[in-house]
Amino acid sequence: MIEFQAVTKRYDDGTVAVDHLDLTIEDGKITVFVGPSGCGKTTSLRMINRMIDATSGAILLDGKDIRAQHPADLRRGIGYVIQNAGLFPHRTVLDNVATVPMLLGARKAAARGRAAELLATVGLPAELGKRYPAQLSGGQQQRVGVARALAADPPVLLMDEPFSAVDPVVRDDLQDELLRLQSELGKTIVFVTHDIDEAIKLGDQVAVLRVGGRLAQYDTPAALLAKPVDDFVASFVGRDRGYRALGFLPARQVPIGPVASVPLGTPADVARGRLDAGWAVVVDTENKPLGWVSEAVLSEVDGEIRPEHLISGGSLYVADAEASGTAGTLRNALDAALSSPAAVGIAVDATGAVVGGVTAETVLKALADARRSGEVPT
Ligand SMILES: Nc1ncnc2c1ncn2[C@@H]1O[C@H](COP(=O)(O)OP(=O)(O)OP(=O)(O)O)[C@@H](O)[C@H]1O
Repeated sequence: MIEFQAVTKRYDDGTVAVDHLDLTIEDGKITVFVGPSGCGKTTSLRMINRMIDATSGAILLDGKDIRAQHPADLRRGIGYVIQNAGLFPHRTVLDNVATVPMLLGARKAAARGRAAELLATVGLPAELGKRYPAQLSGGQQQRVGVARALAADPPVLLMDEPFSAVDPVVRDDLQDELLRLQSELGKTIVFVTHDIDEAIKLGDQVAVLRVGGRLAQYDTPAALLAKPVDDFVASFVGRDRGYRALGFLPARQVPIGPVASVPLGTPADVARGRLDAGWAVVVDTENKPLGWVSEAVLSEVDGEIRPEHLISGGSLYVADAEASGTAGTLRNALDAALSSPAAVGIAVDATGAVVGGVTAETVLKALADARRSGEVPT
């Protein structure tokens, strides 16, 4: 646990970067500092490993004041990842990561073995280990940065805008990878970003800071979206927050109805007899959805339904949340319905097999019922 107790940082020129920050960061969770440029996110983060010393107040790590520890000792237990990875340009990728175990006393061969394991952990192919950082993409360099930060197996990981320099698609992959890693490693991660969507996706807890280094709100992402404390947080959390909040509500209560389905290879005239409101979802031998056929399409088909006859489906949502652990949300269910060419969202089980369909009306009715019964915040 990391505790900020009335922490203030005033730089020599008088700038107050952080102002009486009180905050408790739980072990094994991702805590995100988010806020506009200059609000003191980086300063707050760097005070944790004493790259910057607080002017007043105290920071406790596992109950002990960090000022009582030598910075080098303190930093052994705290990994640090920055934007653009901060790799050594003249060392290979493998040696960039191996440096850390070697500094901690491992022999070269053992350190390289550990580095190779870590590259695999962050999803990099072994052959990239021989390259130099400049020969990697930005996203790959960030993964190396994460591998290096993990090399000492520190319980705490500080990450300062680690994914800001990569394009949005790669950033999305890196975020997913971080969540996957975290589900295995359970580190205490403090993550700085100016991107509220990134904060909401990654954070177990999110601290919204305002310029002047004051804490505006410290809450779960769902609570930030549902109950911003003031206009600053509401406008920072942004547009569509009511819709985005649906992403935190499980879709369990949405009743799933039957959906017309036909296997690929079904004769068109047979399929025509099975349509529901002019549509049927086409499935493979494992009952997984492949796409849709409509009355209009089938009227042109002579013989069996083949892949080229299919109209692409919309998004799917997992209804079998208990079994898979990947709980489909109301947002997933609504998106499935709205993106479906048949206006019916397909619910699948953990294996991806069709279990039924939902319309936007059923999703919204389930939401209205849950709000009325007080199950979700209004
Ligand atoms: N060494 C310094 N001397 C004086 N002022 C500083 C120094 N470092 C940062 N600041 C100021 O402190 C405030 C907070 O800076 P900090 O870098 O912590 O903000 P940030 O929220 O991380 O910003 P950004 O998102 O732009 O990186 C800013 O006003 C900044 O100009």
